[in-house]
Amino acid sequence: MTDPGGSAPAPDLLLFYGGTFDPVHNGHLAIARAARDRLHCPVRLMPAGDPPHRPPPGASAEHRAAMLRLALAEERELCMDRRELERGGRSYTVETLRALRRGRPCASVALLLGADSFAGLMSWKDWRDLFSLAHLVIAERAGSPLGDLAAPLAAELEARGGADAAALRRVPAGRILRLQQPLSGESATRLRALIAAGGDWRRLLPAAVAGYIDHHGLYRDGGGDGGAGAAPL
Ligand SMILES: Nc1ncnc2c1ncn2[C@@H]1O[C@H](COP(=O)(O)OP(=O)(O)OP(=O)(O)O)[C@@H](O)[C@H]1O
Ligand SMILES: O=C(O)c1ccc[n+]([C@@H]2O[C@H](COP(=O)([O-])O)[C@@H](O)[C@H]2O)c1
Repeated sequence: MTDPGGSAPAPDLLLFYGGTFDPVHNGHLAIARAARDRLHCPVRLMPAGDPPHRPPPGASAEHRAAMLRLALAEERELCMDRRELERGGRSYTVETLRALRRGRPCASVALLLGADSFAGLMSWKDWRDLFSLAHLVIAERAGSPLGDLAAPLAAELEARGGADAAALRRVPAGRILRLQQPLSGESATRLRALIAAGGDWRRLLPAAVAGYIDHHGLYRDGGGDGGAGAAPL
């Protein structure tokens, strides 16, 4: 599916799924599909151009976006959102949401993230402001139990949690919904290590993405192209 736009009616809930997607894998797709089906709205997968709080990705932004495009080609209501690729500078989520809000003060906006990302939320730029800008949809993730959070995050989960799809549409931001899809163990870190080691990695992501990685020789040295050039999109 391509980026929705043009004259299509505005959806009543805008759901963004940010990530490095280095590379996109079946675990990402599983939670995106689960969120789409639970919330009954399209999911906009938003690759970070320059992701904060981590070493530079193994593949360039354009390679990561090209792989994501391939992964989404056959997916219903999952689309790529390029705003963090086009903005330049560090891809701070709070800045993305503030820019989005400028034209849509009343829209219901939600951010999909894994439980490990939520556990690290206090390190994000202006993290408390995120709650006034968007709802959070937290996907459970193997190895990241939500019962083991820092006290301020546990308090936010307690105060804002328990939302359902209808609750996210009633107010613009500030609620938390937990997505309890079947746990999927994939991680991009493990995938990159398997590719570098010549292990069994192809079944962990869509075939078209595996073909792209082979074709461009990504991640073979444990780091991909180091952020250099990419095939045209
Ligand atoms: N298997 C999974 N289950 C649940 N959430 C996931 C899973 N994989 C990734 N996520 C979530 O998707 C978002 C984007 O993830 P990211 O692109 O960093 O993938 P990753 O597999 O965590 O990569 P890396 O290992 O390089 O950190 C994050 O919020 C992360 O928590
Ligand atoms: O804004 C921040 O400070 C911030 C810090 C860490 C992560 N994020 C965002 O969280 C999403 C998942 O991050 P990652 O590193 O797990 O791919 C991605 O969209 C990042 O831009 C954002």
